[in-house]
Amino acid sequence: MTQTPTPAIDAPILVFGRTGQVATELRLQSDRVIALGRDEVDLSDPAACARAIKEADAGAVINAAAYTAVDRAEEEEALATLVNGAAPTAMAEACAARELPLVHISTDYVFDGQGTSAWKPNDLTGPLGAYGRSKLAGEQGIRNAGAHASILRTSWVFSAHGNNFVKTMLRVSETRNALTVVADQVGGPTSAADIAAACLVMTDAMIVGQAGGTFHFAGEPDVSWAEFAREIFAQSGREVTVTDIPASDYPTPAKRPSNSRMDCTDLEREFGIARPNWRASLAVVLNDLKGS
Ligand SMILES: NC(=O)C1=CN([C@@H]2O[C@H](COP(=O)(O)OP(=O)(O)OC[C@H]3O[C@@H](n4cnc5c(N)ncnc54)[C@H](OP(=O)(O)O)[C@@H]3O)[C@@H](O)[C@H]2O)C=CC1
Ligand SMILES: Cc1cn([C@H]2C[C@H](O)[C@@H](COP(=O)(O)OP(=O)(O)O[C@H]3O[C@@H](C)C(=O)[C@@H](O)[C@H]3O)O2)c(=O)[nH]c1=O
Ligand SMILES: [Mg+2]
Repeated sequence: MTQTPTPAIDAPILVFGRTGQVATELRLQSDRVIALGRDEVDLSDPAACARAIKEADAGAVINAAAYTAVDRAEEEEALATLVNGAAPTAMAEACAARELPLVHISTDYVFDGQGTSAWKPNDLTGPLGAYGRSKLAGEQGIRNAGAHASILRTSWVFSAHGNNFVKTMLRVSETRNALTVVADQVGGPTSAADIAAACLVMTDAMIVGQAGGTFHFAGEPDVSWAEFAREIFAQSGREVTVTDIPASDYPTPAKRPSNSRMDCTDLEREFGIARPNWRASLAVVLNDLKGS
């Protein structure tokens, strides 16, 4: 009997990151995922990232690992740039050499947040802080590597796992019934589960020939952090008063963009992936947290 090769569509997917929000959801959603934790590959060693791709029996690669501590990055920009810039660049070069599709996740924080219109993928970037600069360095390195790659910019990620705004709000409300929250920064909250699902659709489409590029993906509708907080408390049945404040009343080491609205139409056109309703995804996450 002749041996038929395994169709590439069923091939394992190598994922950088294991315990992060998106990496966790990728593991939950697909048994084809081979997740590499920090103990296996440290992204501060870009050559190790390249080696892992070279040695893997994979049909595609997703990078779900990153240095995500926005304020701490201001003091650790060299490390953030190694992890978010040099490591993804090395991954893309290794993917190019093996002709493996790569999906890499980036952020709304590559933009300066000016204006009120939704950012399109080709709009001029202008990060306001070290984290955004480091993520932009990763995007540029990937584009220069000439790989079959997609850069998926997303925003305001939440899930039942890891650190995020939803869990911060729930924690703070254990001891307080009134909060002040920034209302002059607007964006699309996005659940890690929705991002993982999008990444898996993208890798499979790319495995069978879909072109890569830079795409935006965020939950709808766009809201302020204060509106996001109100919905978190409304859905979780907690009586917490949220008062709007300007970002100038909430000083942080890193400046955040005021306008994080992203135009997600390219992703829908090319991959058939629509903006998910984040309120529905929030309900799922709150339900998961109740059980935990
Ligand atoms: N969180 C957010 O709000 C947003 C995130 N993004 C992007 O989405 C992607 C996924 O983010 P998210 O799931 O939230 O990330 P998390 O902060 O939840 O997790 C980050 C992951 O990266 C790993 N990691 C960090 N440094 C290293 C390192 N030196 N070597 C190996 N692994 C490392 C962490 O490992 P460990 O557990 O060992 O620390 C962890 O698994 C990232 O590219 C991020 O930039 C984009 C927009 C918003
Ligand atoms: C806890 C808290 C935060 N805030 C404000 C500060 C800030 O403007 C906003 C969100 O704060 P956080 O620190 O949770 O958010 P931050 O860590 O900046 O979240 C970002 O993470 C990186 C990784 C990304 O890529 C971005 O898309 C974005 O999700 O809420 C308040 O106004 N009141 C509060 O009580
Ligand atoms: Mg944070």
